Amino acid sequence: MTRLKEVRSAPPGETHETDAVIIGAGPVGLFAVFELGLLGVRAHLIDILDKPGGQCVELYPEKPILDIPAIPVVTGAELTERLLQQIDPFEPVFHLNEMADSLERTDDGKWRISTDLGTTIVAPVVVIAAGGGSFTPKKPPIPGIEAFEGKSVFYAVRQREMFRERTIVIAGGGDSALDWTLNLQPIARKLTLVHRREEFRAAPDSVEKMKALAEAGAIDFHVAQITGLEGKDGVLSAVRVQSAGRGEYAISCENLLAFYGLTMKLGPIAEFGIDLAENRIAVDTEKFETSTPGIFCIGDMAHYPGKLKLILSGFHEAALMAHGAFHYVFPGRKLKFQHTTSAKDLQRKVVGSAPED
Ligand SMILES: Cc1cc2nc3c(=O)[nH]c(=O)nc-3n(C[C@H](O)[C@H](O)[C@H](O)COP(=O)(O)OP(=O)(O)OC[C@H]3O[C@@H](n4cnc5c(N)ncnc54)[C@H](O)[C@@H]3O)c2cc1C
Repeated sequence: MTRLKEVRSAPPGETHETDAVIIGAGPVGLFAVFELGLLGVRAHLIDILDKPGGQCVELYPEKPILDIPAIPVVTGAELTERLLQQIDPFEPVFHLNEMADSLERTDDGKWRISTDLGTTIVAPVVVIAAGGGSFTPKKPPIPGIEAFEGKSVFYAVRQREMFRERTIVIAGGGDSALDWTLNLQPIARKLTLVHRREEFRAAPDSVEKMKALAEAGAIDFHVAQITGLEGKDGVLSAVRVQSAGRGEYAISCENLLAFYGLTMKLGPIAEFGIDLAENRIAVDTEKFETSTPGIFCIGDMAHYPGKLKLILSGFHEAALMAHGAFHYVFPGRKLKFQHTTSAKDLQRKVVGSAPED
């Protein structure tokens, strides 16, 4: 199972003011915190996912990555862990489980980003590091499922406490289905995992833990396919399943959590009024600024001639973006280029002392 360092999170619904809002906490958004931080620019990050790491953690946490300079091999989860460690001295604030869904100009020329959970962040700089866009759940092909969505049927867990003392069916065989089975089991009244076959596409450690819970009777595990839902007015009473051995039968439940994978869509960013190119955001290649002053775009979401969708390219873009962003945060101040050797505070935090100490 992916284990990621605890991050400094802010509860939803609050209003904040900072120097830069980064939309997307994938590898490139995370490294942007470092490059901005070196120049004294503070950052908040927003991500729709419940953890940082973007594609590295959501799509391939255990796959080896071989093209990060000076690290011959690192998994997606390990790279994320190292990035979190690297940016920690800059104390970034995370708004996880939230989707940045609107952008507007404030009266004093800053930007106001709002999320679907009512958080508002005002800053002179916005950095879009939204990768391929927002991860959107693939819906299971169950007739009439729309009537239950948002009330009884969910495709992500936004607030774990919502499921305390509930009777839950979790459907799916990947990391999300297994992680949430393990995570919700202690607080659920009853939890049943339904997967169409015995084999899983999840971390072996999670599969073993789930099987141990099933053997101990702490959860039920059914090899079956969900074929229908029972209930009224969006309130679920059971899921109907079909299994090779038992035929069709019903499993009583109040909630269905279906984890059938994710697709990526541009999402609300398409409505921000910024110039797009080939369904991504057009940027210059000097500062990676968009058609709108003060709004930058880096990583997979950025479009320019010759762009390579690689983590390495996103890191380079983050460094140049930070130099452009500096002038919006500190208007009129001269930016003196320096290596990390000159970043005394960072050195004290990371290595314990700086040259003149
Ligand atoms: C299977 C696979 C293997 C790969 N292997 C390699 C490799 O070996 N080496 C390599 O360099 N690259 C590899 N890549 C590509 C690499 O993963 C991407 O280039 C990299 O993840 C891009 O980083 P990013 O931060 O720009 O975007 P992402 O990693 O996509 O992160 C973007 C984040 O933005 C969030 N987001 C989007 N819209 C919003 C919104 N409106 N509000 C809030 N949050 C939002 C998303 O939830 C996501 O977490 C691989 C990709 C895949 C799919």
